[in-house]
Amino acid sequence: MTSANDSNTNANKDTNENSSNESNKAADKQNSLLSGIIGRASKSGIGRKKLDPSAVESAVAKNMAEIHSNPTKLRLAFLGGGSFGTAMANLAARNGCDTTLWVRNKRTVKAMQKTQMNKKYLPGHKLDDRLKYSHDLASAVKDTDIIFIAVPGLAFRETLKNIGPFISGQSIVSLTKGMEKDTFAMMSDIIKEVLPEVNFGVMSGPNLAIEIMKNMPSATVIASESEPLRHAVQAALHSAFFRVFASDDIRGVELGGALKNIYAIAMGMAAAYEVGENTKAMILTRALAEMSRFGVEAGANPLTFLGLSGVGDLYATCSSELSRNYRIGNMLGRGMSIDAAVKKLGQTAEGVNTIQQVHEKATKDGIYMPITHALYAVIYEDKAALGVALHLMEAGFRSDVEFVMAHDHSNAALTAQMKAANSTSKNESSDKDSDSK
Ligand SMILES: NC(=O)C1=CN([C@@H]2O[C@H](COP(=O)(O)OP(=O)(O)OC[C@H]3O[C@@H](n4cnc5c(N)ncnc54)[C@H](O)[C@@H]3O)[C@@H](O)[C@H]2O)C=CC1
Ligand SMILES: O=C(CO)COP(=O)(O)O
Repeated sequence: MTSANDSNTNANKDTNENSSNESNKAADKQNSLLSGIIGRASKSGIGRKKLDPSAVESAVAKNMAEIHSNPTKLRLAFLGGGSFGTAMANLAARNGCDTTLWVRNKRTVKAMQKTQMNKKYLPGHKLDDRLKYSHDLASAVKDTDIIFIAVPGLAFRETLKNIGPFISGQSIVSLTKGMEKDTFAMMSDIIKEVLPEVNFGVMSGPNLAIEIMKNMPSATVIASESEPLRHAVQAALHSAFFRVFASDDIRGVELGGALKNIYAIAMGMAAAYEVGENTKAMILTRALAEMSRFGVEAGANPLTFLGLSGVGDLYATCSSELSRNYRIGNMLGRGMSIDAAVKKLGQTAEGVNTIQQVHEKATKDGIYMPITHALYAVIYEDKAALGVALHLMEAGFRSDVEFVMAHDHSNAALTAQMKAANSTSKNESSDKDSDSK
């Protein structure tokens, strides 16, 4: 005889078996979907600049059976053996992609092969056994589907020129969050200039490398005009711990990644002054206003700044000491010079250059970027941080979100009236002072 408990247990067992069958089925479905996407992306030639969607579809239909029984592996190269190139290459290798990490230093490559670790940038984090390492650029990039570039912005052009001779049909994805010195060029501009025929994308988001190595759930954005490239990158990097969202606003996504470094420096500095949460919230949201204003002038969609590559990355880097830009700001706030802070950090902090570029560009083009100008004054003109911050608070009346209510003449008129009233009262009080003397 079966008791009520037994039948409950059996029912639970059945339910558990059913749900585990269901979840196995769901996992199988997801795996075949991913391999389908990988197969579709590589078979349809993600490296081709102009894709004919019908050719893509017919290639997919033709190869569907083969794709499902024998998924084609994507062949990937990651250039740059710093923390981010290593973390991303590790994700791809772990997903089963044929992945090579190119590092310029031969001895570092040897050490990585031996220890399966990037001791300098990601100490203590074991890398996937399947990840390959190379210091030979030609062999690293030849015969690959996608080349991801994760070198600092100042080395981006040189890296592209170096791979130029080995480009056949590969696509390029920039992981760099910088701006070129003196040219105001973003990485996508440099790709278009140096390798105009190449299909490309940019990837950016709140992606502190160490958190990714620790399998802390994270997400990013791949922006490209090429749908197969977006799908290939999504499939290559997607995992239970890492989601890849898509966008076609290349300018907005890469500007989000570059500009937020400026404000991470500002926030690190503010933290050194032990500011309150209201102040941090004010800096963060006014930073977002500056970023989207600058972005719109550069041709980006302001709504992109509400996404992961905008507010997402701004939040991550403005609130974590894992951010190198934040740490630079914090050292500056504690009285260190910029040169001493950069030397002490010993890693890439793109914001140091980006502040200069954006300050110059905004001044030249008349774009209102008060936080950037204030930081520039503190770092490069040796102005006192407290005075500059107080001046920022007096910067006049503005609308909150200018894409909702434009900053119009009534704001400007009110600001002028207040300034006039302030200077009259200052004059009156200095007259009184001199009368009383
Ligand atoms: N570390 C992070 O959490 C993230 C970094 N990024 C971006 O990735 C880019 C690279 O940064 P990280 O990997 O963090 O830098 P890193 O400071 O950890 O390492 C930089 C790497 O670039 C190499 N390098 C420098 N100049 C080079 C050149 N001329 N040719 C070849 N390699 C060169 C260095 O040897 C080093 O391996 C930056 O633009 C950064 O903003 C983006 C997302 C997250
Ligand atoms: O871009 C990053 C995280 O998204 C890394 O920021 P830092 O370059 O400031 O470390």
